Amino acid sequence: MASRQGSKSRKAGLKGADSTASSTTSSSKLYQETSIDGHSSPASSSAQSKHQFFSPDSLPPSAQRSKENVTVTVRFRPLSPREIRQGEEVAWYADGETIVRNEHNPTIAYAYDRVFGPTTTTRNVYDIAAHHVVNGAMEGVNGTIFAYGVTSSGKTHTMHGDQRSPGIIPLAVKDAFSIIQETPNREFLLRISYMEIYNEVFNDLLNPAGQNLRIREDKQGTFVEGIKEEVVLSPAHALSLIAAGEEQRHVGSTNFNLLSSRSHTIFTLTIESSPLGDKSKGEAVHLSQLNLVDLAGSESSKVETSGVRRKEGSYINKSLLTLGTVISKLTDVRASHVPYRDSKLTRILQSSLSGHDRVSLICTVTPASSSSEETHNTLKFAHRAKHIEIQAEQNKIIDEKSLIKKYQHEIRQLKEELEQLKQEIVPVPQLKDIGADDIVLLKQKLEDGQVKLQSRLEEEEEAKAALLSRIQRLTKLILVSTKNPQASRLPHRFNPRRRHSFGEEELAYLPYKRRDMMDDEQLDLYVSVEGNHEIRDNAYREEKKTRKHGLLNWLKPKKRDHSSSASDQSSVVKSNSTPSTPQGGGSHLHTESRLSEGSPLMEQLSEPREDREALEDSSHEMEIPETSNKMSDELDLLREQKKILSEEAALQLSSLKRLSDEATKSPQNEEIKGEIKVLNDDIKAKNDQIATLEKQILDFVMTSHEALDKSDIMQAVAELRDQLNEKSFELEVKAADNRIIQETLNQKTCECEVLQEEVANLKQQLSDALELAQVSLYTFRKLVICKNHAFHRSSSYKPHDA
Ligand SMILES: Nc1ncnc2c1ncn2[C@@H]1O[C@H](COP(=O)(O)OP(=O)(O)OP(=O)(O)O)[C@@H](O)[C@H]1O
Repeated sequence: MASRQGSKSRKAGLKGADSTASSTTSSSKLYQETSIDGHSSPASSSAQSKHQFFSPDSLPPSAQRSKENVTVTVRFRPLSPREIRQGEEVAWYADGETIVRNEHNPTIAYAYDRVFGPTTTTRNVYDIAAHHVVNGAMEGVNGTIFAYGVTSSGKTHTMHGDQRSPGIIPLAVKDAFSIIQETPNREFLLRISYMEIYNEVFNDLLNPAGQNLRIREDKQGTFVEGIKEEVVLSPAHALSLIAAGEEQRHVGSTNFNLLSSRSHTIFTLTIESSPLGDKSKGEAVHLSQLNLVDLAGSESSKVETSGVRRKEGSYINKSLLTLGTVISKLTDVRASHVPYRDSKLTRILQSSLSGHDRVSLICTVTPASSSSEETHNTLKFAHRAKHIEIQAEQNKIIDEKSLIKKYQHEIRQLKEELEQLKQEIVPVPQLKDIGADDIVLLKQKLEDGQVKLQSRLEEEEEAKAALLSRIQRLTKLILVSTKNPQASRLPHRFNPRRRHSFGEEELAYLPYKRRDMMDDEQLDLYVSVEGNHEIRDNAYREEKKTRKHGLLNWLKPKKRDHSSSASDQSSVVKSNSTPSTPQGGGSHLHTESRLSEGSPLMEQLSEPREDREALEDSSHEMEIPETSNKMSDELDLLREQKKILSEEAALQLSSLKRLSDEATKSPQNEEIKGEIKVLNDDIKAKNDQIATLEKQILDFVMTSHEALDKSDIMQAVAELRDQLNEKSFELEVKAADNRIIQETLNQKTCECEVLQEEVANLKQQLSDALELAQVSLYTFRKLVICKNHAFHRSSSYKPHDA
């Protein structure tokens, strides 16, 4: 399987408006250009669609194919403690919601769709810069979201985040499942791939064996050959795969960032959807890809690096340079050639860059004065990118090539087979309709047929179970909403907060806490072992591992997924098994060609369960069906056995009565007496069997009640756990807010200290000036006295004048 990056690439007609503006830094010009562009800001488009999910079929034609521009946003990170300590000043700042201004030269300013200040949360960034792209992808429009910026500016923080502040990728995954839940009239199939471009080489992060993969091109576009795709069943499942992939990513420490990404990563969510159930027959399937790209950060050539880091840095810089050139050419009407092929990054993203995807570019920057030049370059890059025009459209495929169609077709066929099989099973004759005279004959026949019937029944049961399990397995892969399609016509009261709520199970797959703006100790480590990257990398890798599964692990239930949040349960409708653990490579569920029958997940999925229709009727759909159905089957069997025995005993009793009458008439007849004895023994034996069966039935009922009680309790526990998760998540958010407030406070304290120093200086200058003034006054007085004396002396001949 190959991850395909969109369809045919096309350049004509996608050129941007005006490239001359990109090089100018004149404030007024930049302002005007960006503000009169007339492109709908992402804020507004997102605000429109945020609480409302259109079914793709209901989209107005214009919405299906309209011209738009790349959404460009800028996110400031706060000054790091190190930068504050080093006395760094703020060189660039967010002036309002759309403008970035230079502190030293306020005439230099740039306007974007949105500028996020240092205290903005990633959630907020997601709502403005990413939600509309994810929503579009769920409706069949390809989407790509990039994080671009220099090293340590906050790209990974924005794209991946951590448990306290989940990034765009986990938020998008969560949102995708919520959208499925909010779209009851369609069914979906989601699969993911995750790869990195390290030193211009493609590596598969979901498959450690998939190294140095080749990029291929066919008439549908470029794709990476042999990349692994995994069908995902829940947010936790997807996040666990990403977490496992993250372990494979090339990360290393640099002078700026202890956990610096040394590769570009592309996380792709492929979405297939079709109308629900039988309506899907002959209908086009929507197929789209959502690419979430975390670029490696460019590094200043002024920074001293050596060996591996230098090599990595030069590859990173080269590919980012090509990206910049591609964007420049795309916005330059005179350019005839766009050099997509100059780097792997631009080649694989050719389709997105050339205007087939809905694109959002999030540029991360630091306000620090030491990075002022690099920040300025990022701002110029962002400004250029704003001019790329895109014409994203809904992708529809009608043929049976789509995976979802293939599965739907197979499910339909299997159901038909199952129906046939059910009809072939011979109905049990009703003993009560049979006359007494036929009993002996029938009994003989029954005994003969019993063995045959038993083995045939067993065979048919096996075949039925196999069919059911296959239907179940395929049905699980297709995700549908639990909501009643009728209800979907009512306006949605959608709660965006709930959409982003992560359950404990999901949070456990996010890193515990990314290194936050290095503290003293870490800085010392940095400086002292400069040049010894390997040691630092290994130590940090270890620490990363321990942290990742830190705090929340004690709460984490073993294996099962039904404990995940309520929102999760609702969105992953038919899946009641935890798909995999993060490291459990073997437990991944692959797409059709790679479904491994022996994997633990496949085993879980292949357990016989009731099919979807039966599940839909069940109110305890997450846990009960398999066990409770098995139980009720066994109970029915016991009851049936008891019924047959009772009927037989009743028949024997009537025979006994008849024989007793005959025996009264001819008391000498020994044969009759013998028959009566046999019948009596038979009846006694049957009564004993009936009593045993009754006891078994009673025991069974008791046990099943206990089991149901247990499942009730488990459900209550799961609900409580969900509430706990919600609360702890809220706490985490509050803690994160507090931390930001604390950081702002620290910043303000620093500023205060500087101000106090300035005040002290001023005071000193004032007192110096006062002293000087006093001396001057004193001198002046002396001068006046001297002058007076001189005057007196000169006018002594006229004393009366004095
Ligand atoms: N908006 C933010 N708020 C708080 N901390 C942030 C923010 N952005 C980044 N950070 C912190 O800054 C540091 C560097 O961020 P990050 O690793 O995301 O940078 P990066 O751009 O991905 O770097 P590289 O290109 O080297 O991988 C991290 O400690 C991160 O937690």
